[in-house]
Amino acid sequence: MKIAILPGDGIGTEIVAEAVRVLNVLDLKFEMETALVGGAAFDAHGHPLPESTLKLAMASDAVLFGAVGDWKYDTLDRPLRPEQAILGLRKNMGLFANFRPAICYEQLVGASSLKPELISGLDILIIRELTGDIYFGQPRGRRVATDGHFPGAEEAFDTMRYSKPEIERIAHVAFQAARKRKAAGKEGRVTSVDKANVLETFQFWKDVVSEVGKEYPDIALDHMYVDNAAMQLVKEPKRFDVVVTGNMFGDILSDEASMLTGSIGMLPSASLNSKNQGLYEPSHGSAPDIAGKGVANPLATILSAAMMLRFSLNQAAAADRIETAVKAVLAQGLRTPDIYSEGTTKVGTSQMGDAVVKALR
Ligand SMILES: NC(=O)c1ccc[n+]([C@@H]2O[C@H](COP(=O)([O-])OP(=O)(O)OC[C@H]3O[C@@H](n4cnc5c(N)ncnc54)[C@H](O)[C@@H]3O)[C@@H](O)[C@H]2O)c1
Ligand SMILES: CC(C)[C@H](C(=O)O)[C@@H](O)C(=O)O
Ligand SMILES: [Mg+2]
Repeated sequence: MKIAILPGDGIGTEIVAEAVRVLNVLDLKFEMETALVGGAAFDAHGHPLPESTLKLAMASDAVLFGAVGDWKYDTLDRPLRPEQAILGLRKNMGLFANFRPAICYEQLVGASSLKPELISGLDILIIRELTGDIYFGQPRGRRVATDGHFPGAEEAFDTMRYSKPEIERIAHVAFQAARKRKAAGKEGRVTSVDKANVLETFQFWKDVVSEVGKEYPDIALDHMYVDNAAMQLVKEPKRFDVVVTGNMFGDILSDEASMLTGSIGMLPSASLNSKNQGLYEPSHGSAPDIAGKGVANPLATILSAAMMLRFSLNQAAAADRIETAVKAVLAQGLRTPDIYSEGTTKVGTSQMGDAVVKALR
């Protein structure tokens, strides 16, 4: 089993180091190879996704990814921005299905500013389409002023676009996930989130998802506009089971949902292609505001490593062990600052990693 380790920038290096320590105590035979990505790769090689990094990722069974980006690259043009590295990995590896499970661990319910009845027992799955939509639609660009004056661009544009096969395959992923969850006692409902009242792309999305839904009579399907979904997520989050949506809406709704779990530092993710090859990363970014301070929450990354063991490496028992260890550490009252509340013990990134490693031993 070969794992490509791509820590990236900012807190990416800090949190991935803890996840690697956790993987190393599992007594499983992995080959891990680390490579530069994002701003770190740009600084060293002049490109955020060097050919060698992409090759390593493509040749691995799974990729463990930290985060990319920093304010210092904000002036760079699009192809060279660190964020292009993660987009390039997703596109080149065909990682179209992004799973972002928003699970609120019981130990964190009391710490949240949200009402306990709202989040206690919360376990919803956001499935975000990851290689289409306005992120990748063509054409995109800037139109230069008609008098030819440069750099005076007059307008900029991106194209929102989905093909039928792209919608069909993500819909199947969502219905199958709902079926699996139903077998484990969940409701068996897919909520497709769109903006069909305004956008052609999402009217089409809604039609195609409805069509695919007919193949899953055992699964309930409802449709919701994205603005309403954003509101319902905080009003009554437990009304959702599986949420399926496009690239852009999924990006936004998953950050919102992370706060139902206590913090963005608690939300893992898996991005899969049709060969079950996967990239695993926390849903958050490189957090330049806290980078280098040793306070980032490594649990989203550690939980992403658990998803990697379950989905790509056929090691479900090891994944269960990691998740149990995370719960044990939270039960001990250990908290990074983002999930800290009165009466608990504040720890840093590596102390949190230490505690998970100890719980695993
Ligand atoms: N997949 C990725 O690599 C990815 C994802 C999102 C953002 N980004 C990039 O990251 C950079 C920063 O973006 P941003 O600030 O908008 O989003 P961010 O997710 O990096 O941070 C948002 C806020 O959440 C906090 N936060 C994030 N992760 C945390 C953790 N593990 N523990 C504790 N607190 C945490 C940060 O301190 C910050 O206050 C940008 O360059 C952005 O493009 C990368
Ligand atoms: C960094 C950025 C390209 C990325 C996205 O928008 O997909 C991030 O926000 C995420 O959620 O993984
Ligand atoms: Mg995001």
